[in-house]
Amino acid sequence: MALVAGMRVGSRVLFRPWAWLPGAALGRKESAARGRVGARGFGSQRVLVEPDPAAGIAVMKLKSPPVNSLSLELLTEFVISLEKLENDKTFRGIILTSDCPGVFSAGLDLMEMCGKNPAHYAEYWKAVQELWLRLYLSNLVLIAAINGACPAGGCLISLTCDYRVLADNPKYVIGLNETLLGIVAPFWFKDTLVNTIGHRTSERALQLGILFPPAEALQVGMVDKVVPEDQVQSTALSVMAQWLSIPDHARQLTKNMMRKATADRLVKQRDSDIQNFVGFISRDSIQKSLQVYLGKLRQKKG
Ligand SMILES: CCCCCCCCCCC/C=C/C(=O)SCCNC(=O)CCNC(=O)[C@H](O)C(C)(C)COP(=O)(O)OP(=O)(O)OC[C@H]1O[C@@H](n2cnc3c(N)ncnc32)[C@H](O)[C@@H]1OP(=O)(O)O
Repeated sequence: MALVAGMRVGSRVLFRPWAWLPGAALGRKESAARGRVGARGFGSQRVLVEPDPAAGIAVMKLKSPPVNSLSLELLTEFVISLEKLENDKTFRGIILTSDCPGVFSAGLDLMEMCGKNPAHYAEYWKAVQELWLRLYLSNLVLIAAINGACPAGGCLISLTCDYRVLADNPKYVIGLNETLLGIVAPFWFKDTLVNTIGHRTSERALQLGILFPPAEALQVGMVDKVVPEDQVQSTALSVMAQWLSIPDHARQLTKNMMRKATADRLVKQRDSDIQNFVGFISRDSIQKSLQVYLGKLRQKKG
């Protein structure tokens, strides 16, 4: 069975994020995702959406305490919310931020990658791929208002955005730190970083698993602006206004031209990428590394 949940319409592949949800949920999720958003706002348990139809934008807040780790549930709800906004012509931009104090997102949920079976790992990785593809190729203007720590998968999400505003707090580090966990950022994580900060800086950042504090993140181009914490949201809004002053069709075609080749690389090898992930994460040595890392995270408190 093909692992990629998508259908082709003309030259465009429409991904159906709910296609990998348990069978019973399909119809309900699909019809919900087709509805218009309107002005009242919507959301789910883990993704809060605050629409401003008059402005054509929505603020999307991740709220999966304590650290917005990207569980299968959060990934699913995230993709469904995105799909809703993408399908509603009212919306031209999204500001992506966190509802969890001090953390934008702790990245992929380590519990999803520890002690589970291969089928679970495959399902999980497919959901990670899906979110990345959705975000990276979104027609909407995406602005990340990074109001907390932003490691690994959290950083990846911010890198899919068109612009990143980071709050000026030394605790709010950002980067792809996978090697510190004894794991490897896959090629599409790497490609996303290279497209943002260039090859040489990525090589150093990835091998050393560097988590950049705000001033350095700005210097290497990992973020576009660093502002006092209480100005992150307002700055994101004024940056959004600038991006929305560009005609959508011209901006969207340009974005697609810049990003399509990178996305296509994954689209063409989704199944083998899943197999690589499952094989890698199932190794005893990798499981041990992740357990050690989780242990350190827990010890930090005590
Ligand atoms: C040959 C090539 C093949 C390649 C195949 C692919 C290979 C695999 C690729 C996998 C890519 C992985 C990407 C990732 O995103 S991995 C996740 C990396 N994330 C991190 O390193 C961040 C870890 N967390 C932190 O540093 C801190 O928690 C943080 C700074 C975010 C917040 O600190 P704070 O002090 O506020 O909170 P705590 O540390 O006390 O955490 C609270 C509880 O949350 C738990 N926690 C934290 N992060 C995670 C996580 N990512 N997943 C699950 N759980 C997490 C933490 O343990 C605390 O739990 P308890 O309250 O139970 O102790």
